Amino acid sequence: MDLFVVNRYFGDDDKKIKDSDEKAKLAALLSKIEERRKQREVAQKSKLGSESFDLGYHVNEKVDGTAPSVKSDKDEEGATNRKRQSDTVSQHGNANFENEAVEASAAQKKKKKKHKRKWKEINGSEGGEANAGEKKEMKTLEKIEGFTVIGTENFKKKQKVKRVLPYWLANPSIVSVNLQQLTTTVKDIPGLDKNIIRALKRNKITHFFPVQAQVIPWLLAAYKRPTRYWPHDICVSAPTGSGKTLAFVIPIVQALCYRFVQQVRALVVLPVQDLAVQVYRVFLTYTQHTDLKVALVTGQTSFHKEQQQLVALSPVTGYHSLVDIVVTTPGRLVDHLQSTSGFTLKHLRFLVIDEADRIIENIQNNWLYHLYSHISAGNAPTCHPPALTIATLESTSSPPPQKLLFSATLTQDPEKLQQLGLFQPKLFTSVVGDDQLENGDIGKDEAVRGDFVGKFTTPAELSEYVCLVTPESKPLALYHIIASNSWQHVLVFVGSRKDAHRLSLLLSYLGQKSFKVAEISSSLSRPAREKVLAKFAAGKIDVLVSSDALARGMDIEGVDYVILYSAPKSIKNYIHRVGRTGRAGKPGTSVTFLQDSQVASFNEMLHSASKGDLQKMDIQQSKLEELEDAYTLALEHLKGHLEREEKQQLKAKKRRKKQDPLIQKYRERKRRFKVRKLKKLDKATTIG
Ligand SMILES: Nc1ncnc2c1ncn2[C@@H]1O[C@H](COP(=O)(O)OP(=O)(O)OP(=O)(O)O)[C@@H](O)[C@H]1O
Repeated sequence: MDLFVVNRYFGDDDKKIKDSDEKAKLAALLSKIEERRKQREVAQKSKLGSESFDLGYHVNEKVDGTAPSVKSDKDEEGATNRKRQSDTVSQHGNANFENEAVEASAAQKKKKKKHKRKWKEINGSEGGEANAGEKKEMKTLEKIEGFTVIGTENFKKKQKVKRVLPYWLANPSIVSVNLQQLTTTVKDIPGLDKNIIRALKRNKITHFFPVQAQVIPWLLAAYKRPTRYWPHDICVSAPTGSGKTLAFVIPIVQALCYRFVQQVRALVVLPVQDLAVQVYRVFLTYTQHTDLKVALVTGQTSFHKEQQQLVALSPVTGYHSLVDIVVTTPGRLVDHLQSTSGFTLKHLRFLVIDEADRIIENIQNNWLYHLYSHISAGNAPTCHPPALTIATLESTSSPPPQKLLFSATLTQDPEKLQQLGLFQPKLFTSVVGDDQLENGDIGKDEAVRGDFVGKFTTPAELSEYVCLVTPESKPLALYHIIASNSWQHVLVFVGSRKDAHRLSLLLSYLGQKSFKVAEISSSLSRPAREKVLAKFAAGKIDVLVSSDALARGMDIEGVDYVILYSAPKSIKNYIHRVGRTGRAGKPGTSVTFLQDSQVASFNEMLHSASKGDLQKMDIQQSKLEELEDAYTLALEHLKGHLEREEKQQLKAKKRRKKQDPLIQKYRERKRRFKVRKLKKLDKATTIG
């Protein structure tokens, strides 16, 4: 405090006082202090008033100038704090502070006036006539003026930024989804080999589906061009069951059927064994009367057998390929690339990645890296054609394989596709319900460009429903829908193998008289799965309960109804599951079971893929109540069945243990050890 007194500066007047006598000096000083105190008080009062108005604390002062209304505790606290602050200021007695306070109060008054003026402009009347709503508005105005709320003062709704896509993604060729009015006959595509045409006829294919009509001629034309022009890679995104498999099988068989030397020229990669088998069979059908050899390399047979199928060693020429087309899964491919001597992909012309989005999302064993490094000795994945010089024109080296990506839910995320090192790719995609975009290349309309990105289409022939259920009524609802409508060829999707087993048992106990039920999942061996599928196709099984093993890509004959007993995990999962019906232009129906709590997220999921809400399928509660007794009985049967199964499994486990050579060896050792110990004991006692 002394410091302040000593250092205080009182201006020139004080110098004169210094010379007069002590008392006068003190009186002058006191009067000056008093005067300043008064000034401060006035300044503080006005400052407090305007401050609290700005903060919206407690001055509910009416616009007409009447007394302020009741203050809250918080208000009092605020005022006390400010009083404390003002006391500190007065204690310090700093003249600058006082001046600032006066200036601040003047500024606040000015602001208030400005607000009043603004208010008048808004209302065209004096503040005194303002009603409660108007007063509130004015208060808000002042609040905003007093305190700048970041982001609100000059807030303008920002314009949505349009995604800037690479040219090839923004300018795709649109593939029609109309499988009813086919315009391209088999003979319309020139130059198809007579064996291929015959095979098509045998399979009752007279017209090509839209995706085939666009992709087949495009690929054939690209193949005919001189090798120095590297072919564009392609991405094809078309609905489930729209015939994507033939869209790559036909051009590959056509392109390779006149080859001279046998080399692996086409490699088809699929995410799982079952899909690989399916595609392998299609290749077998269309290469039947040609010299082309196709190999299935998925680990179904022993590794050694697969090696023998792929390459042979001749004492004169060394290793040579025994196949032209290899259908494989990523893991098995890497095994052969690393361990099969003589297996080379140096002559590869086509690299097909079916269900490409799944493969991209789940890159197993880093297979792409191994594949690319095998093809071009470590230069891939990004590849560019060499500059056109006389040397390159004369060079006979072959271009890198043309990459063909297919899926019903192909990712159109440039970053993900980048991993594949696509060369000047071309996109073929379908858009449902956008007539202006169907057929031919997309228009020049900026608004519609890129609108299809991330949107997936379902077949036009598919009728989609949702059915609201509770967890308790689910099995009954399922039984009721199938039995009351006499549905056959029904595929039911559940979340796991265990669920597939239990639900199939429960359904078979419930529907003993009305329909036949079976299950299919990865817990069955592949031959067993094939058997079940054959029975289902022949109509010997009415309801097939499946885990997601069959959800993607499987072309199961004759599925008329798909029921999603467990809610889909993602939009892709939904598209692939419901896509097991409504294939190849045939009608199909899907029903998705949802609980109340799942509806919002399900609809959101559909909207994310630009699909609208689905129609509801209602079930009368009274109908389900009628089935209660049968349900209770079926549950008892199920319980008994599962208990019996458990016992059998335990027995089998014990039997396996008994027969296990390792365990037998261990037991034998233990027995010998015991015998030896007993013998020793025996010896010791006889000596003793
Ligand atoms: N041009 C055609 N005319 C008649 N049927 C066809 C034609 N092309 C394909 N099909 C049949 O359509 C069915 C579906 O074909 P495919 O399995 O190739 O569909 P997809 O588009 O690959 O479906 P997913 O996306 O589910 O794998 C197959 O049974 C196939 O034999």
